[in-house]
Amino acid sequence: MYIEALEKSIYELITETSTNLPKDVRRAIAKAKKAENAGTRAAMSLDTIANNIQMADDNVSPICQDTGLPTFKIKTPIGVNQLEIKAAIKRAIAQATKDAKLRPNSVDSITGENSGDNLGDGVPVMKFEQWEQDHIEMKLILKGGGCENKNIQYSLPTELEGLGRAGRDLDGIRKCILHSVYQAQGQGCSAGFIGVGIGGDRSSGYDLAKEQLFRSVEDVNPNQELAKLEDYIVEKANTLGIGTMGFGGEATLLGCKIGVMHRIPASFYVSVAYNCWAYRRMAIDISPATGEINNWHYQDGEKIEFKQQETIDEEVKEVVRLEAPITEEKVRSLKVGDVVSISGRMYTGRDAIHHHLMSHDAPVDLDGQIIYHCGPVMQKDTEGNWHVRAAGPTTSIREEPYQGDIMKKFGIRAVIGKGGMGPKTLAALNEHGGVYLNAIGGAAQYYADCIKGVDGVDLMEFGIPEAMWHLRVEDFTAVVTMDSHGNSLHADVDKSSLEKLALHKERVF
Ligand SMILES: O=C(O)C[C@H](O)C(=O)O
Ligand code: SF4
Repeated sequence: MYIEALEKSIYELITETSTNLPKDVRRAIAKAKKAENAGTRAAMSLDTIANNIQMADDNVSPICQDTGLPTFKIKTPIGVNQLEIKAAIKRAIAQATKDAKLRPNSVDSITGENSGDNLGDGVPVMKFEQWEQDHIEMKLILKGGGCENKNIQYSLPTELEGLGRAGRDLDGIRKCILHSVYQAQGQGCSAGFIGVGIGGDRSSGYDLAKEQLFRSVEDVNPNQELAKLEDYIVEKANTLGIGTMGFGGEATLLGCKIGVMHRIPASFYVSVAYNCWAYRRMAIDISPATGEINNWHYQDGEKIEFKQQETIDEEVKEVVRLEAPITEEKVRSLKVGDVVSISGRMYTGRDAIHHHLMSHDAPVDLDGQIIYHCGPVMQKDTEGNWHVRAAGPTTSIREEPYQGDIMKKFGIRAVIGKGGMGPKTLAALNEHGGVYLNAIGGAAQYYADCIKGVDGVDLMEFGIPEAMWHLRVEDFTAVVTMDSHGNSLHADVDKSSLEKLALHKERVF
């Protein structure tokens, strides 16, 4: 009985974490929404994010399609069998994957094969500790890959762009943390949260940083100096003008939590774990007698229910309709800042597909077509039909080495993703006649709702997230952030935020 109840409790923890954003995170997002100026792209993005949070809650479906590398932290009373808990976690993870609460995210690093059930060597992460209390505490974080890629570790002393020398003191630490927010730009789906670890070695420093992500957004650091630094970072990071999704705006960082530990004389690390707005972490207390949940964490205060609302703001008057195949003339008429609404066909393609297309033919005719950088959560019904359960964009910059060449080789006119791309792609958009469209990262339910059918799939051997899905969409909204005239909103925001960062060069602490 204990074992079945335990597995059920863990399954509930996984589902809740993936689908229902915690109350403190909701409040932080609501606050950011209020601070943003109405009518801007940033305000529109936050509206979409809020809608998406509500849809995930209502549909009991993943907030974001990237459900990360599930990481459990478990504390057990002396005498509790940890091997049984491990086995129960693995079964619950496999079941939650089958039920599309998690995306199959576990990939063999050598062969590239997706295990299909979120299990594999070292996956999920499970860290156990014993404690003196008489209940089991189980914490879970689902941190996606885009924000994980924006984690950064500084070894002091160091030189930082915009800020100069960061020495081995509190002011050097301050500079590193501010820089970490700048270097993430919108690529980790800002507005984000950061956990910081001061000290330790390379691995324990990151562990400490990630541990901070389990703190409540609203708590106050018991160390007064660190409390002051946390407030300072949030305040100043929000003057950088990076904004939601890197579109510019007021809300860049929604929380900063700093922990400290000792170090050895030769090393001085500042480790920063960046978490996207889809800040999915939850915890439960479990009875070791029954395996049932006694208590849910993060339940203090009001739960903000975001009402579904019209996301195209009144002031964004003109929406350009797009349908593939798109002509070169049409693409060249688009410019940075335009809002587009896409209906018709698009094809997903991310890391494996881009690598593949460099040396192979495409499985379909891509002339004039739209590629969507997306690895969806899919579910097959009993009749063998595929359904999209979550389908937001992935970070496009990973395709930078390939994108321009592939657009030219196959005649692709538009790519949709998030976070923007670099100079190589920008040059190719200009030369070939192409456009980069930014969708709202993490808004996986919102976009899944725009997908009206799955018309086919190719290259399934790459696994569900990496296959080429043929999607039929209606009114899929995105913003032009790189056009065929050499303009890139991402390059502009990077430049202006670096200038703002440089204003904080002088000693403060
Ligand atoms: O893997 C994904 O679907 C998205 C990823 O979390 C990302 O932010 O790029
Ligand atoms: S797509 Fe964005 S919201 Fe989703 S996991 Fe990646 S960084 Fe987070």
